[in-house]
Amino acid sequence: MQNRINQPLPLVTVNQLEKQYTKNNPSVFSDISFSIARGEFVCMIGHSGCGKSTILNILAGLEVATSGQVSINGHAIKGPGLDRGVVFQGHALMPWLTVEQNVAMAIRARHPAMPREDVQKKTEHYLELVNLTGAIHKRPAELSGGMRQRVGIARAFSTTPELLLMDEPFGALDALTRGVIQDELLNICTQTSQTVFMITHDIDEAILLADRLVLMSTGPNAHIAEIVENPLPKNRSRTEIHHQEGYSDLRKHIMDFLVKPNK
Ligand SMILES: Nc1ncnc2c1ncn2[C@@H]1O[C@H](COP(=O)(O)OP(=O)(O)OP(=O)(O)O)[C@@H](O)[C@H]1O
Repeated sequence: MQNRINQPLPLVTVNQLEKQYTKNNPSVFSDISFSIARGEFVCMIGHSGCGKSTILNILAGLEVATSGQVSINGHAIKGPGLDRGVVFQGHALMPWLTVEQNVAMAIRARHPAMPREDVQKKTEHYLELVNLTGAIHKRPAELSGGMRQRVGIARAFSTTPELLLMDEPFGALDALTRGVIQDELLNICTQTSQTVFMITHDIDEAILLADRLVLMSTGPNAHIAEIVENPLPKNRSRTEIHHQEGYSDLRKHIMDFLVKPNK
């Protein structure tokens, strides 16, 4: 799909979004406008309570905006849909199903007519991408937090969503596990050109993963303070990134933004 001047249309468009939960209270945020191109990884950063999860939930179709429009592929988002995959901090796996069954169930929901062997192959493929081949017959209770989160990621990717939404997906993980899963995520996103909108409080994570960073001012009545392009080349590596030119300046810029009052 292209616009009048032959530029590809963004996959996601957010236009003048506002959310007010209760009439007597101020809006959580207003005038939120941004877009996400196909294959782009966008991270949103901002202080607690500025409305990041609310924005993600509106994109997921789980929450309704007070005013403004959100569209995917040119169609207004009116509710949850299989064109969007969501990974939350709590993995939300079905505890009675095995790792394999949790992923296969999502694939069958997206492709009800897919032959059994293809579902199996797809399941194995995505579990391999997150290094869980050895755990496919385990149930969530038998897994570590990092492994559960990997199943959630494999499940989200296995449905090949147009847009992947992630709300602090690694927030509950220790630093080492977090780093390993970030690498895996970066690897899958590069392989699949997945479009992602992710919320994180971790500046280094945002610089590693995001092509653009949306910085939110503090709430209530939060707005977008700035949208920063990541100047670092797309083939970023967690072990090398801090040596790259531009890394320290970008990190300082975001850190300054977060420590100064932003109204
Ligand atoms: N269902 C709801 N009803 C009323 N108020 C809500 C509801 N959900 C969120 N809020 C309020 O909206 C504001 C924004 O919440 P939200 O969770 O979107 O912020 P956030 O930026 O994601 O915060 P955090 O970084 O702490 O997760 C908060 O003040 C919160 O109390």
